[in-house]
Order: sequence, then structure tokens, then C-alpha cells
Amino acid sequence: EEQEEDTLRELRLFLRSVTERLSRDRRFKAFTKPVDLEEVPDYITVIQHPMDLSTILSKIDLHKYVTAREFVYDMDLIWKNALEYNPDSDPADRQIRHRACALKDTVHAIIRDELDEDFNRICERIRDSR
Ligand SMILES: CC(=O)c1nc(NC(=O)[C@H]2CNCCN2)sc1-c1cc(O)cc(O)c1
Repeated sequence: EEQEEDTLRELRLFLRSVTERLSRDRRFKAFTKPVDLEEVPDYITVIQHPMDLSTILSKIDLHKYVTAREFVYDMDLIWKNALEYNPDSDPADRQIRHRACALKDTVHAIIRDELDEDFNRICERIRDSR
């Protein structure tokens, strides 16, 4: 009903604010757009589920997320993919792994600090009812 739509609109506003904050952070530049599969043809052979911040922003606007949990699942894909694709000891791999870990820590800290537990429970109940 109307209250549910008001709740989901507020969730989208929060998720957009988080995603845009991350997209402005210089450390996360490599995560802002899909990996170019023409530039990196082996990427799709290693990573089954590519994800990036612009795709998450599009999914927010397509009303794909009814809970923060679904949003965090996609955010976790971004840094997990980067760790999987960059396992080597060379400096380029180490740098992107460090940035992937920073993304993980930043996302989880924002959700811990800024998502109200009761608001989250209301979203989870809407999700369960659908
Ligand atoms: C996002 C990601 O996982 C990524 N990984 C890379 N790894 C490497 O280049 C390592 C791989 N091992 C051998 C030495 N090179 S480059 C890169 C990337 C960076 C961007 O600025 C944009 C973009 O679309 C992708």
C-alpha cells in the first residue's frame, strides 16, 4: 500500500546517497563502471557475475532493491570480483586488492552507522510479504 511505497522510496534515497558517495571516492574509480570486456577479454571467463557502482545505481532506479541486504549483496560482488581477478603479488594486483578491501570496509561501516535497524526490519517484512 502507500506506506510501503513511501518506505521503499526512502530506501532508494538512502541507497542512492551511499552509491553516489562511493562513486566520488577516488580510491574506487576502477569500480565505477563495468569492466570493458573488449579491453579485458578474459575477465568474463574468470568472473561470472560482474558488478559495478553505475550498474547498482541503475538497479536502484529500476526498483530492483527492496532491502539493504540485496544492495549489499551487489556491493559485495564488486570487491569479491576484484579480489578473485587480482590474486597475484604484482603491485597492480595488490593496489586493486587494497582498494577492494577499502570498499568492503566502507560499505559495511556506512550500513552499520547509517541504516536504522527498525527501518531495515520494515523493508525486510515488505520483502517477505511479496
Ligand atoms: C576492476 C578490476 O578488477 C581491475 N583489475 C585489474 N587488474 C589488472 O590490471 C591486473 C590483473 N593481473 C595482472 C596485472 N594486471 S585492472 C581493473 C580495472 C581497472 C580500471 O581502472 C577499470 C576497469 O574497468 C578495470
